[in-house]
Amino acid sequence: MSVRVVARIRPLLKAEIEKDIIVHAAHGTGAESADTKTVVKIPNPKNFGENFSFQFNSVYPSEATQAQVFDNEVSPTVKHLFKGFDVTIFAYGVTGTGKTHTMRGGKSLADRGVIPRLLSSIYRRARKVEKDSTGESTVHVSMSYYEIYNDKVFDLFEAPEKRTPAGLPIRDNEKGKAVVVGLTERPCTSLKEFEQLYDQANVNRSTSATKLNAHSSRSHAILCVKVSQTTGDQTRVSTVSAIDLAGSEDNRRTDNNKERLVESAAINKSLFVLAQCVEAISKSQSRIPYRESKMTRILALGQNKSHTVMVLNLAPVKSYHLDTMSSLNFANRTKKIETNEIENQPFFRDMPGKGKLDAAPTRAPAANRQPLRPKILSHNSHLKDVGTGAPKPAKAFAVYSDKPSKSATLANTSLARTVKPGLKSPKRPISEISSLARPTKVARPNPTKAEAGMSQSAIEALIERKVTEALAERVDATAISNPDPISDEVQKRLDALEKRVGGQESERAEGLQYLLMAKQHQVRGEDASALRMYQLAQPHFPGNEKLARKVSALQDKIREKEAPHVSPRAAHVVPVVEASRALSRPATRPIRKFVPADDEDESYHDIQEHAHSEDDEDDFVYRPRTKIRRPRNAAVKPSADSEDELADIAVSASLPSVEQTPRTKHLLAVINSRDVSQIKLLKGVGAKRAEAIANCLCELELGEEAEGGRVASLGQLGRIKGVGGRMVENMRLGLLV
Ligand SMILES: Nc1ncnc2c1ncn2[C@@H]1O[C@H](COP(=O)(O)OP(=O)(O)OP(=O)(O)O)[C@@H](O)[C@H]1O
Repeated sequence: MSVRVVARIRPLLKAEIEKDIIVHAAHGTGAESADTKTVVKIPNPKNFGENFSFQFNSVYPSEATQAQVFDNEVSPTVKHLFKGFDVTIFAYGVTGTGKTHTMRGGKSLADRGVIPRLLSSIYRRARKVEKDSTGESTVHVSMSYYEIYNDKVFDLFEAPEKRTPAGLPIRDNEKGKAVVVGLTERPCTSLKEFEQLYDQANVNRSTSATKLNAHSSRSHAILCVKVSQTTGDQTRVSTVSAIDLAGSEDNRRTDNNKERLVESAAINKSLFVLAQCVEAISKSQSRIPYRESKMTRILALGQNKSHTVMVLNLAPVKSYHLDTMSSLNFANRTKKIETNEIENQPFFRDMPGKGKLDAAPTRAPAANRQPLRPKILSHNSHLKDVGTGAPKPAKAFAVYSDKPSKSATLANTSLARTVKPGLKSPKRPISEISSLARPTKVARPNPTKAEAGMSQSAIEALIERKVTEALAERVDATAISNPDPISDEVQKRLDALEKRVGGQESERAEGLQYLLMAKQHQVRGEDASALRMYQLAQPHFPGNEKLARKVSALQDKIREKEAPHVSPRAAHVVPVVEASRALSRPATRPIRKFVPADDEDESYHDIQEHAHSEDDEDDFVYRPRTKIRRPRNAAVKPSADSEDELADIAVSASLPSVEQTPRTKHLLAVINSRDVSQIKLLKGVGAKRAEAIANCLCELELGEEAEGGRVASLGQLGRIKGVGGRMVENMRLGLLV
């Protein structure tokens, strides 16, 4: 099934006027009912006499109510949810187009957005399920809520001052699905309880006023509502994720200050990666860059096996023209994505026998915090084919509770760690160990091993004893392997050092990202964007004169360009920016032509395919940079870690560096272009390595001894980490010069 894409045009805001309206909802030509609009019409930014039409599953004009959007688009998904399918609903659009209004809405009944209505619908259905089953089935609802701010994940149930700066980690579970580790999961038994939790958590969300929106969301907010339906000893868990993405923004229009700019760069970057993912999927590319940003990893569009609805929020007015084109372009691709929905199979929660183990997981104390372990209950679980009667398969992961809980269920809790008196951890005092009751991964007790006829309490006691023994063994082992325990003082210093090094690494990596983006912009002649990126990089390289010189040279260049020949009118002309790229490129870009295409939407002229071949950046990826060995001057001897590397260096040393053949010149030109899309085409160079090479050149540029960040010889090229002589030779021979 494809992603369902519905567009919603927001009404005019106070400062906007009717004559500026350029976006309209229209009826399609298909067989859909006469009162459902399915087409967005918008003029060609270059020729207002010509209209583009974009067809979606439905289109809501500005007068559409919250109830209409919910009833038509989201309400039907609740049925899927209760059948065991996961559901994803997300709002996409430029800043100030109504995403938060659609998802969260206002306080009045009529204004309530998709999320509160969804929860209301879930509770209603849950009551119905329970009633229809005459009490045999129970439904438990719990939620987690987090934001991705500056590419870091933060639990919205946690006050900002309690956050760790690095945020929560994301890991892939055994099904390959990205899960946030360490999230708080709150049970919520009624709509009222939900609303309290939701409102309270929203206070923690990062929002700020920007010029375009007085309450702009500066983060992507992800609400996960887990519905566990239990009948007898079987539980089926399905999850609905409601995502309010931050809006892409053009910083020429936002007047953002430095902090907002950094947020904006992170927002734009993640949305850019999302667009890249969609583009890659639509082109059936083998590599989809999900992992380049946390948001795309979590959203996993086209990969998440859930029923997916995207609400495309649009502003109706001219000032958003280019942004709206970008969004429409993006949505047009998204609607073609096929999702492979998979029904979550029920699994057996409890051992036969029950007793107090029956306590539902959601009855656990509120805010039971999961430790840093992948969760099992929050995603598709195919632990058992129902009704086969086969033995219960071993579980790959368990979910643990921080607090020792006697009433813990086997399916969803840990057994509290208990430590034998007298056992000492070299690192932690025993009091700390027992008070922390730190969760430990324990093998799931296998009921088949318990002797037949054992009582429930005997089984529990047996389990507890085994766990205690296992723990004691582990503590013993640690004590033996560390005969000289590190003193607290040394440990503290080590931790501090590790933090500092880690901090510097990520600082530097972030700075390098900005540099690379700057370079890319500069290569394309987008000086204003390049300048902004260089400026964003500056705080990461304090006191770097070369960078400062670059900034001021660019400033001069821009001033020079603008001053003499730009008429005030021309200064307002904004070039057409192609959709996916525009998301991350706030500044000018050379005008691209709209080329009529035989698109299935007929009237939509897709500029992307055409543009792409000229300037393919598919694999321009944003990830923490790989560490590189900076090629210094010839006198510096590279250190070799392995025989292979030694061999590489030997070859690279023997490469011609004085006489440069046309082939060599061409190779160096490609490398020095820093264009990842070109470099990756070289023989033996993949996307990752191409990016590492481009990064290396950026880093070189800031180095004192560098020759303007250029690679002057094959020898130098060979000394870049991860390249080596053999690869250089490969690259050279692969060229058709
Ligand atoms: N359908 C609508 N009806 C009435 N007002 C709306 C509608 N959509 C949006 N608005 C108003 O438009 C303004 C911007 O909306 P909102 O904050 O939801 O935008 P956003 O897309 O979430 O922006 P950002 O990405 O900056 O967070 C708000 O004042 C909101 O109340």
